Amino acid sequence: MTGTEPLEGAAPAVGAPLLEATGITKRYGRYTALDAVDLRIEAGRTVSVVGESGSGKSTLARVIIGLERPDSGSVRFRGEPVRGRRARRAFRHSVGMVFQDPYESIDPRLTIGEVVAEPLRAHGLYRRDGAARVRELLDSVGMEGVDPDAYPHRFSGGQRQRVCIARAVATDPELVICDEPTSALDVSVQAQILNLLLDLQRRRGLSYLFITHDLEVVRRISDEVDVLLRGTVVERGTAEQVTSRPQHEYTRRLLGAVPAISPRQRRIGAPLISDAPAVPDSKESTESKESKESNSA
Ligand SMILES: Nc1ncnc2c1ncn2[C@@H]1O[C@H](COP(=O)(O)OP(=O)(O)OP(=O)(O)O)[C@@H](O)[C@H]1O
Repeated sequence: MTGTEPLEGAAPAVGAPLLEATGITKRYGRYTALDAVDLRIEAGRTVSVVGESGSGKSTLARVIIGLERPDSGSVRFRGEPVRGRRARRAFRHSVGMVFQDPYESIDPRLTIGEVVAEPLRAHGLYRRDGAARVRELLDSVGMEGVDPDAYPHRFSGGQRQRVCIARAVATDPELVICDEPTSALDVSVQAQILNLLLDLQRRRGLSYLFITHDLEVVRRISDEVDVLLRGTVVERGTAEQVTSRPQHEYTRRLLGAVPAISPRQRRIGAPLISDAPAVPDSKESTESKESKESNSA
């Protein structure tokens, strides 16, 4: 984990976290989905928000990225309030998002190159070297040798998620919000995608806000964890504290739902970062084979 390593580029204001959400409350009619939630992410760190279905995790992600307005509360990025059109636009430029379902989150009428180019175009960054930038982005997510003019239907779920990750980092964001990025994927592919995210974090100094219900994913990827129950944070701590010595009954229950794995399996599963390039997943198309060849070359 990149942890305390310094980041390249300008640092956030001294002492300020990269992202700070304070007192976020969101109601749908009479239902309170989020009740005065605070969240803080230091630069280069991964904060996971865990909770069972309906606890408000996705709502929190949507509010933070600005897809929904909170009833109250505020978001600060690099110490500055994310308020007003200009600040919001600048914020969107600095924050990428990866969604759960790589089938739904890609427009099937666009080529994968166009998908990755979308945020570049939206922020006026698609210039003469745009095609080369797209190539570089695809390469950086283990899609070497893959034709950018191919359409998404030719790719497996894991490969589409790689395309979504390339899109999420296209504008060189400092923060990427990942909303259950592995839960729609085959188990065999999940570890590869987590590996890729960790690898990108190491290479780019990214911070992650990781939304998940999967405590095993939390153990592997997070520095800090916030446990959400019916819109309220009931426990907060390091990944080690929360997963090894949970204080709240609800967290213990969530942990109880994690299938027991042996120490040997855990050793096999970790570390997630290997020096080998990510290998495309098993549901291969022609592109994935090409990619595999170039990976193993
Ligand atoms: N647009 C909406 N209109 C009405 N209620 C909503 C809306 N979005 C979310 N909710 C409600 O808010 C609560 C929190 O939903 P949210 O999707 O944030 O939970 P979650 O923890 O992400 O769960 P899941 O993992 O199932 O997505 C749920 O009870 C949900 O029904």
